Amino acid sequence: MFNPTDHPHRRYNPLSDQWILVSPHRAKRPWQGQQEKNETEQKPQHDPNCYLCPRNPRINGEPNPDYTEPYVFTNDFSALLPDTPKFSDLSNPLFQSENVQGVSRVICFSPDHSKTLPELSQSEIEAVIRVWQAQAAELGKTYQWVQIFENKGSVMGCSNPHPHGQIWASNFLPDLPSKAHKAQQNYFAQHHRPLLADYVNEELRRRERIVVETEHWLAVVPYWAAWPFETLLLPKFAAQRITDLTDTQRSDLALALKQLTTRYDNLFETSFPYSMGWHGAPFDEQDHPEWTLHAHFYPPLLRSATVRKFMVGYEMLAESQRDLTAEQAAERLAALSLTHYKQK
Ligand SMILES: O=C1CCN([C@@H]2O[C@H](COP(=O)(O)O)[C@@H](O)[C@H]2O)C(=O)N1
Repeated sequence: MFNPTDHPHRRYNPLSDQWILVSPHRAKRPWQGQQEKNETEQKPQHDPNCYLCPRNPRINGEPNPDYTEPYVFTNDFSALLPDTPKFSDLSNPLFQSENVQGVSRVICFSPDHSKTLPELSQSEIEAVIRVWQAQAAELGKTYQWVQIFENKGSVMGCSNPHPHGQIWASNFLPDLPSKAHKAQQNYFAQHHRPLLADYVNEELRRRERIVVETEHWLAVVPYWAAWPFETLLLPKFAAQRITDLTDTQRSDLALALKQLTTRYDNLFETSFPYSMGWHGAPFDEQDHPEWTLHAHFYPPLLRSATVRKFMVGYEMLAESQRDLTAEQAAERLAALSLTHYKQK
């Protein structure tokens, strides 16, 4: 008799149109591979050498203001530039390229160098959300895609531990949002309801993968999760873009983010690394009833504060593969305290 917690099987991701291989029994294999460094040293509230701390000079010599609220500056090494000359060569189907225009900005979440998102107060997190909204509204006037994201932890290639995220706006729809756009358009054309609205309702009914639930928000390990403790943060209400939130929904989002990132840190009692980001309807002055605003959390840790998963080998050549099931990962996260382990 097939049993999904024992037998290998595949699951379909309807947002990215990909299949994931799930091999539950592999979680028990011995580990003699890479061990990551566990960042335990207590960081100072102000680091005189940090390029992101208030009053310090950035690499370009320009001093940061003595900011007390979230602070945004243009990346000194922007991946996108607003004035790139126009260029397009689509003549040969095997060698196609086009110029891009955009901006890259850095958002310092807090003046406090020692804090990460779960250690901020709910109102401090809400201040970050307000800046995300203001940046999206401003950049969305010029660019069709505004990618709000955060790389947390040196494991994620983060060059600086100061709590911060990034915002990259572009005049093109990047690859993954483009796939999510098509998936939601196709689903809506067929069912006349947003894909992720149906998904939220189903997850609330099945209650098998819930990690955090607040009045207006739901965080699950998605049925099709690839990363061991990957989560998807969804509204329980209709919202196409991060700029669509009411004050109550935004305040409750701050609570949901605090609870989710607290459970993440409590899993291995370490500052839990991840890349996270928001996907919402493109900024093209059109209504997109097919879209639902949502945030992806992609954390690499697998078994402990020092053992991470690598998406290599089979994942690069065939398809993503995971050991523990989404349900097992959700059960472990949901069982954790909502009090951060540093506050105990
Ligand atoms: O003085 C500085 C230091 C870092 N940065 C930028 O801050 C960003 C830090 O974010 P990450 O560590 O997540 O890459 C990085 O993209 C880097 O380019 C500046 O723009 N100026």
